[in-house]
Amino acid sequence: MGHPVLQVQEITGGYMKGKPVLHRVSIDIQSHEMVGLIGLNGAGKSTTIKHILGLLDPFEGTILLGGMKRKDSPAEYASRMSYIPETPLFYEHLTLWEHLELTAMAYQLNQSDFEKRAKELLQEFRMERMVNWFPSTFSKGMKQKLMIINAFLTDPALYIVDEPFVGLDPRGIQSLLQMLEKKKREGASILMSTHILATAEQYCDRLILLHEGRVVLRGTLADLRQQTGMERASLEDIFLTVTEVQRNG
Ligand SMILES: Nc1ncnc2c1ncn2[C@@H]1O[C@H](COP(=O)(O)OP(=O)(O)OP(=O)(O)O)[C@@H](O)[C@H]1O
Repeated sequence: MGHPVLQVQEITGGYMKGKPVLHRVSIDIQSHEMVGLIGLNGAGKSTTIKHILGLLDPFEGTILLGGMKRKDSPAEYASRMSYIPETPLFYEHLTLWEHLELTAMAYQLNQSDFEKRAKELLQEFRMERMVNWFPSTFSKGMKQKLMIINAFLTDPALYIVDEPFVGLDPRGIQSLLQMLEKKKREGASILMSTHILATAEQYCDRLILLHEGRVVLRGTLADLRQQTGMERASLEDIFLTVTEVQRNG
């Protein structure tokens, strides 16, 4: 096996030097793998993602994407991943279709491939009717779907998905999960942060439980059960027990 697609190596980081939020966090993700990042509110999931995206620089430690550091070539580093944010971001004055065209331009996608793929995605996420609409008029879930369609226009090595299920209808959730599974089969890696533990349990190959900026558990569900001595427990039971024990010291 080659090196992992994503290697987060012992990063300590956060928003202000001297006040780290993350403490020696390590995450490896291989090709064909979906890894779930779970933890209570404020545990450090989004902060970890911001470091991987390059929006924050670690105070210590290294992040490699396909063996490459961001500072070696920020543009190439960025092109190796797609990010589906928790809070949709869009341009007020561009229609849905214009957003997709902008992505196609930025990633230099071939026009006919782009159009074919865009149409398939619009159909899958039931957004064909809205192509000429402005996203400011969209419902919350529709805005999220715009982010998702955008992310799937390209074929990156890594997908980073931050809390994707809030706001999506059940069909949208199903489409997103099927799309992620398809990308995984084709060789992509996925890092997904979520509070929906039943879904994480069902879809993620491995799980990382962050607590107060530290990794407190990692592995497959079977590994987690073994590490906690909670045979046959659900991920939710393990999560509640571990975060409770940590709280009580
Ligand atoms: N912009 C910021 N500036 C300073 N501190 C921040 C900022 N954003 C988050 N934090 C702090 O970093 C810590 C981790 O927050 P983070 O957003 O990574 O948590 P999370 O696990 O993603 O939580 P949630 O499940 O609520 O989304 C928290 O203590 C939070 O207060």
